[in-house]
Amino acid sequence: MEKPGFLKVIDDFENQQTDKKSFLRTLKKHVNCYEKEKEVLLELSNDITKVRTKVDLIKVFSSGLKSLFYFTHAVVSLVDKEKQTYYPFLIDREALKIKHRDELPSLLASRFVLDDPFISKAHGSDIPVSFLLDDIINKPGIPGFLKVNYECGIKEAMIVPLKSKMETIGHVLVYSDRPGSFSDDFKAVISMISPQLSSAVSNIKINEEIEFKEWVNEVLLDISNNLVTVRHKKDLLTVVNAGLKKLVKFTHNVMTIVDKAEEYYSVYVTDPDSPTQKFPKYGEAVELPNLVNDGIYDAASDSEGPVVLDMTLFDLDKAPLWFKLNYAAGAREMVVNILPGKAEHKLGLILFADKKGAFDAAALNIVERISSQLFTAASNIAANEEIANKEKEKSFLLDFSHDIAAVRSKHDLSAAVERAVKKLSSVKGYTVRLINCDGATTSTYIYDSTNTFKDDPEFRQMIAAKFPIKDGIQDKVLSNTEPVLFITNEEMRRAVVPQYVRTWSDMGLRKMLGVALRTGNKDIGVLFMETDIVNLPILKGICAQISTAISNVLVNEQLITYKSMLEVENDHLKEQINTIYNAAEIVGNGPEMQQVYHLMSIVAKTNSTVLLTGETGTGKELAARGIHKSSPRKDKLMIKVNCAALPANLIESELFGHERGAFTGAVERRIGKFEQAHNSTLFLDEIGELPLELQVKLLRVIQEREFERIGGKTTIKVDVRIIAATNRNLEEEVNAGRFRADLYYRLNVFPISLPPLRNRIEDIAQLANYFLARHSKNTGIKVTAISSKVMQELKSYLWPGNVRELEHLLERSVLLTNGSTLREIYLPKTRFGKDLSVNQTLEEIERAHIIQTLKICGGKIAGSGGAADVLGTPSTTLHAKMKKLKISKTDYLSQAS
Ligand SMILES: Nc1ncnc2c1ncn2[C@@H]1O[C@H](COP(=O)(O)OP(=O)(O)OP(=O)(O)O)[C@@H](O)[C@H]1O
Repeated sequence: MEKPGFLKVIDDFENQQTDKKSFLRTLKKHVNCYEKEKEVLLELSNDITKVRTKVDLIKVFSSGLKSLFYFTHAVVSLVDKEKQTYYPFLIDREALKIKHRDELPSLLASRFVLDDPFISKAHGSDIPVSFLLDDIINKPGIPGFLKVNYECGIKEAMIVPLKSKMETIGHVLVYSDRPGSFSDDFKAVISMISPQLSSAVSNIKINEEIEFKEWVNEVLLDISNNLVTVRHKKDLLTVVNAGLKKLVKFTHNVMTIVDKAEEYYSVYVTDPDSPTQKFPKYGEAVELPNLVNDGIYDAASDSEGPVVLDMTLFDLDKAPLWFKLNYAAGAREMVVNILPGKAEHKLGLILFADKKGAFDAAALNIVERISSQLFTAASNIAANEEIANKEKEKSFLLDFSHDIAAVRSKHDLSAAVERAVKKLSSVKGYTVRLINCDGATTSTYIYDSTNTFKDDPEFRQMIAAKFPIKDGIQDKVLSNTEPVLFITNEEMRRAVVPQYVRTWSDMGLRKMLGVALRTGNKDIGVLFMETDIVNLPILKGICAQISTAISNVLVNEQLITYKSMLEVENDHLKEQINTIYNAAEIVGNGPEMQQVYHLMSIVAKTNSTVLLTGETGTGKELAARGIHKSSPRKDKLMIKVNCAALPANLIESELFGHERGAFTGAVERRIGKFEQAHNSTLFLDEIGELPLELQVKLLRVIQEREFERIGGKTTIKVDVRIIAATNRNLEEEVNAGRFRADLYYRLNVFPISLPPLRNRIEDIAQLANYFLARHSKNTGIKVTAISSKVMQELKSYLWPGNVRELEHLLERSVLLTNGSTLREIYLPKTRFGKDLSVNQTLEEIERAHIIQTLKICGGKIAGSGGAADVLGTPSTTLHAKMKKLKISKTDYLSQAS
């Protein structure tokens, strides 16, 4: 190192290179100079030790030193904790040569590596080191700021290391636009003040840190005070962010909450300034719960305290929607802080930044502190909300229970549920599915009739279908006491997706809450609703009441069915009473009737099917009732169906019943006669009139004793004894193809033929007296005897209407009679204009009747309107009859009128 100036002067004098006079003059000058330097230095040292702020230090440093040496500006840089980098700490901005350069802000915010050939060299030295920039500017590893300074005219730079406790804490970089500015004197002087400079910088740094901490505390305190005033959770982030943005560099944030089962997390509060709001899927992202173990949330929740996540490292395709939207909005780094706590109170705070490295240790510390304030505030708000909600819940459930109490029918129930649902604005759609009698499937009971897709064929199909309980969804709900949340997209990934889940997906129902419906311990069904309700008490209250209402409605419906069955039975009972009155006895003791009674007594005790044949009015129904009354089934009502009385399409439902909605007009379920006749007798009157298609169905019931209601799936088994009756010749009907042979054989197990009255003349007197007495009693007209003339007329008549005709004739005659004896009787005239009388043989009557019919039909025998058609006999039979009775064309064609 070069010697200071005055020592050189002394050396020169000693070496007799200067005379004494000039030596003294020069020495004096140097001493003066030295004195001044000493003075300035002392002053500088004093001033430096008093400095508290950066501005003061730079002022003292620049003005003091600049009075002794020339330089343009100086920058104090400090080494980072990790001792790998340094950063500009103190700058004399006014003197800064590069102050107009665009690079300045980024240079001031940068960290520079220590390990370069210039700075590291100076840090390793005990004395200042200087460079001529011309010599080094093109060397590799030159820091950017030196280049910029060089471009702005800086020629030389001096690096003065700053040390504290033997460690280099930073350096002063002094710049000059004049080469050779940094003389030995300058270096010596600056070396002398560098310890004071170091301690001043350290003090300033400590002061700054203390001040920063105080400021942070102040901001946090402000936030905390403001949080106390927040009443609604939606305002939480607005209040927090106003302060937090001063402390941490983040673009936006969000709060999360975990569900009770700790399976899903969802948005708790959104940032009103979130840039993701511009995306169409924002609403979906806010609403949609996400699986806790999605690789992102669990990465944060597994560690204690805030965690910084580099968003660029995650697979965007697999990431949840909220993550994708934030990434699309420019977020690249996030800090997640999940606070430990009970589920449903486990809140999380996520901060986003648009560049990596935004969240340093200080930021994390602040996030941690703000999180705890935020969660305390959120808990308080939740507690307040809970109190308010409890009140609301109470009045809501009270209203609902009033509504439900008035429910009598399914329709009332849907209306009550819909009213409740409208009040809970978050419910977007619901379906109640009830467990069917089979215990293995469910069917829709009620559903949201206000939904927009109610007429969609797919939806209608879902509503109409039965679904097995064990489908991984319904059974999950039924095995839980708490509501179960289903995310439609997740459920769509199952190996077997239930049809209704596909419908949810197609209808855009993103998440469904399933709640078990129970009465006592008995599962009765499942309620599905698309809702945000996390208010479990309300949900449970609603479900409990719906369950009770459903049970009541079902019981009520059953009562209505029983009531209508009772009404039907009652009608039959009345009918029965009338008939019993009529059938107190079957009158007639002639041999023909004796034979009938004999057969009746044999068959009555058995379960055999009986076929009663005979002309109209011969007493077939009377005989049927007689058999039933003498059978072991007598304590139950005999059920009667008149196969000729109903149109073909109604007989089926009359016989087998139908389910509600089985066909248009089937508004209620109907119990058919077969079911009504269970354990009793079914009397199928006029069986010959049964349409062919129903004959097959009847055959099946007779054979198997089981059937299904129309529109029903369940097979109903019955124990019914069948008695059929007809006035047709079934054998002929079978031959003509109008009656199934197999059914005929099934019915004709035990045939009983009721004789026509004209074949039992011996019974006429008894029957006539019986009817006379009955009608006279009924009408109060006392007619007690029948004249022998009348009796003779009665016996001579052929009685085409059989006993019924006799009964009606007597009824009419009693009304027209004066006196106690019936002296006049008004027998009907025949179509041929003369009385039918016993003076003609049966063959003669038959021949005359056929000829007359042929005449009326213009001689046409077969086909529509032909004589065979009119006479109700096959044309082949008529031809045979005509041949037998010797009827020729001349008999009917010549006299045709
Ligand atoms: N033997 C009888 N004794 C008393 N009344 C009788 C007798 N036979 C028939 N009747 C009466 O005649 C009427 C007709 O009888 P029923 O209805 O049993 O005849 P049916 O053969 O079933 O007639 P249809 O074939 O027209 O249905 C009834 O009022 C019944 O009480």
